[in-house]
Order: sequence, then structure tokens, then C-alpha cells
Amino acid sequence: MADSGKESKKGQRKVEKKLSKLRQNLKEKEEILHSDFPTLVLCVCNGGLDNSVTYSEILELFGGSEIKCDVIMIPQKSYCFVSYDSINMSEEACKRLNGSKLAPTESRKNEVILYTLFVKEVPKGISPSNVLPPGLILLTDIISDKYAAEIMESVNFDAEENSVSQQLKHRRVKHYGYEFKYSINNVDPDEPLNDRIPVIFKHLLEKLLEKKTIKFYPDQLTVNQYQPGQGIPPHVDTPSAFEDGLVSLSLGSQVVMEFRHPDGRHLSVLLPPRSALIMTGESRYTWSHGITPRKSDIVTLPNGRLTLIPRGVRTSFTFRKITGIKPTVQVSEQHTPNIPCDESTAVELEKLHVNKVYEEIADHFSGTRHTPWPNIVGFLNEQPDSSMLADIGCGNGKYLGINKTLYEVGSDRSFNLAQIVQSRNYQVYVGDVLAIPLRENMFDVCLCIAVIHHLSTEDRRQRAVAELLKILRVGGKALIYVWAMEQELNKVKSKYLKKNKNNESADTNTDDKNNATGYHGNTDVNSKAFELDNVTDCKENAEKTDEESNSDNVCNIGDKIDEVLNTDKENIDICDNEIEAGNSSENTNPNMSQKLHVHVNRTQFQQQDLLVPWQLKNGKSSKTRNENTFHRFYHVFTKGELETLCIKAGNCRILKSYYDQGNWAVVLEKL
Ligand SMILES: O=C(O)CCC(=O)C(=O)O
Ligand SMILES: [Fe+2]
Repeated sequence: MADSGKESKKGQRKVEKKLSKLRQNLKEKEEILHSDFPTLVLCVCNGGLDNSVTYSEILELFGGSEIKCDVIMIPQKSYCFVSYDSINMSEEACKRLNGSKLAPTESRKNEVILYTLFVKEVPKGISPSNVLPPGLILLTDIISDKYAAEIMESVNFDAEENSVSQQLKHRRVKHYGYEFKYSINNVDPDEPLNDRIPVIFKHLLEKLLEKKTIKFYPDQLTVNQYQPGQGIPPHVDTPSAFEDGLVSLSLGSQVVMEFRHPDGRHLSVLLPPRSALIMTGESRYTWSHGITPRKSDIVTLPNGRLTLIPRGVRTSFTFRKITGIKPTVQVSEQHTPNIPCDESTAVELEKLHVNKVYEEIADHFSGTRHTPWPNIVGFLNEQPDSSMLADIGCGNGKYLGINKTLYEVGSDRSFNLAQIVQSRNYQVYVGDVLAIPLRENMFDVCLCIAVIHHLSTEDRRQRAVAELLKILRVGGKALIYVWAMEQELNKVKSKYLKKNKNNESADTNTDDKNNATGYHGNTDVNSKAFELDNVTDCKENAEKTDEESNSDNVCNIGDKIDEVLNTDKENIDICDNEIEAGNSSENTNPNMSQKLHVHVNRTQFQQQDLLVPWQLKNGKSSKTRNENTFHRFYHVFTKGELETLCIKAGNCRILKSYYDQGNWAVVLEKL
């Protein structure tokens, strides 16, 4: 008797220990705050899809025929939420089911032990918030039911008209005024459509103009129609194509739209039917917006209860005013140049195959760069407050503003990218890594991400490292990332390679439509059952491949939910910009050839110096495939090469060097 008492106390202590670990993990990794007091929402740890636990199992266990509750399963998570009408019910279920066991099933090899906790707060990405990104205006009940019905009657996707109607992979679209070409993410101001914005919208648009909600009367309309389960990937509407002030009128079903800031902030906004969303300023230019393709949305009711609202068909009307700026594309070289062996040919090559290309693809490129990489964020966040940071080759500035305590300046060789950074209100100048015009011995920290591999001689690469060291104070640190020759390490392929479904075959690369979206595609609901505290932190795990994957994998915890189902790709999302390049098989002997080869995307590198194609997809644009293809020069680094380069550059020591998803990285300290 005494023994079994001891045993059960021991068991209790074990469960308590387990629960306290779970609480901590939920808070730190999933942004779920538990409550010591009963609430209406339970978190059921280990009762998630990732443990192969099903919705009906949880519903039966936690609800049954008598008790009404909502079960909210979240893709790729090992937990779920159960929401009740009364505290009594949730309290009873929490007590009764904590520590309960689910037997193995066909898709679940192991027994699963469930742990239950009261939830105080769910992650922002799960339920819509009342906070809106700066510059975003949500006008509810903007039109009457009658007006809405008239509008809906007037849209006919199938009519033979002069507007352009398309069935995209994950939604239906129709354009008026100007066609938005998804191939180039732009409109051609010289090619107006015969069908202008229908007059039925005049009343609404004039009202918005009158109230100064918008500054221009729009001249372009895109109608999107989404079936339940459909969505649109996160994107920023092309800044050079449209003026500030985008209007999106929602009709039909409600939906939750996700807004994400490059610094990782994520807000979900519930768009009710007959509402208009106006994106201006920061919300239009800096935050991306998108709709996760799923069949229902999780919404917090005023009483704090989480509930699922199924989605119906939603039709949105996005009104924009075009800027009139004509999209430009560069005709690619017919013949590839030689690997440069002297300074002046190197300069010429980089002008054409680095600098010019980035100027041309800046907008598009920037739209693909919204998620900071976790290890770089970690590095920035570990710097002492008030440190001075120079981000050399900052691209669209996605690492600026991450650690708000730093004094920062960014620089990029591309004027157009620097302009994007400036529009985000960060300090930036246009400049070359080989001639940094900043005061010497001044900076505490320096970032140089995906820059040095664009320099085409070893001497230039070494000088670049020396320039970084020049501006650092003694003891200052630099983090450098370059693309790695090795895209497979310890038998693990980088995501860059993995995105090519058929790695063996060089000519079937990159057109992996589903995976090439910047999302991790696969929900393996049959995956081995594992407990929450064994789940690798998604922030570590979801790292994007490398700078060149053309895909910014979203990796916020909340975003993981989105990633699973989101396979839309026609808009903005990037990865498939990379095309199959001519697979030249000649000149594979490096001694025989000085010619630069065009790399075949999503395949192992064959040479260290190469041209990597970037495509603004052809689609229906008047440009040919070649005309939309740009080639960027790269020198991909072999293992140890970056370290050697840094040591050769001089006064530094290597604090850390590592391989990060197809990239080599070093942290240097200036001596
Ligand atoms: O459906 C919506 O409300 C948004 C559509 C959108 O973002 C776009 O077409 O760019
Ligand atoms: Fe948009």
C-alpha cells in the first residue's frame, strides 16, 4: 500500500515535471502562453497532426456526444487546441485527460501520452489580432448587401471580353485596365486593356477618394476568386508598378489575411465580407500580405473563445493605380564570357553580370527576400546594445532593424535596392564593398551576406574581406556568408538541391511548381510520433537554403502553419525564377577552358566560377525566355576556402565557421 502510494506520487511528480517543461517549450518555441487558472481553451500537447493524432480522436475524447467543443488542429504541429463554452467543461476535461493515453493506430506506431494545459494566449499567427500593421486601414460594411450582390452579378469570369481572365493554380483571376503579368510581376503601361474598371465601382471609389482614404482614382483592377482551401502567397505588390494606396474589397466569405514584417513580426487580419482593406505606407511597402490556403480560419470570439470559421468562396477586388514605369528586362548574353584573370576584365564582368543584373531585377529580387535567416538574426541579437553595425551589401535591408538597439548603416552596390532600403526608413548608401567609404576602426559589427561570392578574382575577394576589417574596431566582429560549392554535406542535400525533385537529372531542375514557393511543402502526418519537447525548434530548422534558392522560406512559428498547405506559386514567389540553363558539357576540364559555364539550377555545381540564371518568367509577356533571363556571376566556395581567404586578408582571427544550408559562414574578430 505504502509502496503504491509512493509510486503514484512518483508518477505525479513525473507528470508535473513533464508539464513544466512543456509549458516552457510552448512559451519559448510556439508563443503559446499557458494559464495557471482555468480558461476556455486547452492546449493538448502530443495531440497534434504531427503525432498522427486525428481531429476525430480528439473530438471524441474531449467532447463526445454530450459536450460541445471546437477542436483546432494545426498542420505540422504536435499539439492542438480544444475550445469550450464554459470554464467548468474545460476544467473537467483538463483534469480528466491530462496524462491520458492514445493507443497506436495504423498510421501511428507508438502510444501517445496527452498532456493538457489551459491557454492564456495563442500565437499571433493563429488567430487574427486587432492590431493592424502601420498604414493599414480596414473599413467594414463599406457597401450594402444590395450593392455587393450587384457587383457579384457583374463579374463573369468566363465571358469573352477584353479584360484578361485566368485560372491560376490556386485561384481565379481577372484583370481590368491593365493586365498584371505574373510572369514578370508587373504591368505594361503601354498595353492598356480595352476593358477599363467597370463603372459599377465608381460609387465606391469616388467615396474613398472624397474621404481622402486614397489619393488616386485607380486604373487597374484585379479580381481574385478563391475557393475554400485556396490562397495567395505572401508578397508585396510590385512597388515600381503601383502607387501607394491599394484597395482590396472583399465579397463572399470572410478570410484571414497574414501580414509579415521582414523583422519577423506577423499579424493576422480578419477581413469580413463587404469590407475594404486599404494598404498604405509601411503596410503597403514593407509588410508582405498573403492568404494561407486552408478551408477554415481560427478566430478568437469576444468572449475569448477560439473557434473555427469555415471559409466559403471569396471574391476580392484589388484596385490599384499604376505608376506608368515601364518594366525593363535585359537581354542575356549569347556567349558566355571568360573567367577573368585580371582586374579590368573582372570589373567589366561584374559590371555586366552582377551590378547591372541586380539593378534590373531589384524589385523582383527584393520581393523574394523577406525572411531573415535565423543564425544571422541570432548573431545580430547577441551584439551588445548600442553597437554600431555596417551591413555591407545589405540587399533590400532585411537584416536592418532586427536588433533595434544597434546603430546601423546599410550599403548596396545596387541603386534600386538601396532605394528600397531607404523607402523602409533605414540608413543606406550606394557603394562598393571594395571601397567602403566609412570611417576606419569605427564599427563594432559588420555583416556581409552573399556578397563576396560575386567578386570574380581571388584578389578582389581578399580585398573585400580586408575592407570589412578596415572599418571594424579592434575586437569588432564580422559575419560573412558565401554560397558553398558543396550543396550536399554528410549525405544531406541542401534545400537548394532538394527543391529539384529529380536531382539526378540535370535538365529537369527548378520547375518544381509546388515546392518552389518558399514554403516547406510536406505535411507528413504519418511521421513518427514524437513529443513536443523533442521537436526541433522550427526557427533553427526552417532555414532557407541559401541566398540563391530564390525562395525565402518563412520560418516564424505561426508561419509554419501556413507553409504546409501553401503551394501557390504563380505570384511573386520566386524560386522558379531560376531556369534550366544550357547544360554545356564542353570544357569540363578546367585546364582546357577559361569559359564561364552557365549553371543548371538545382543541381550540384560543376565549377567554382559560373553564371547562375535568374529568370523573370516568360508567361504571356512579349519578351522571349532569353530576354527575361539574367545571369549573375558567382564564385562558389569550397570547404575551408573562406577561412583561408580571411586569414590571408590579415588582422583577424576566426571565432566560428560553419556550414549553413548550402552556405559557408565565418565570424571574424579584428585583431
Ligand atoms: O485577395 C485579396 O484580398 C488580395 C489580393 C492581392 O493581394 C493581390 O492580388 O495582389
Ligand atoms: Fe497583393
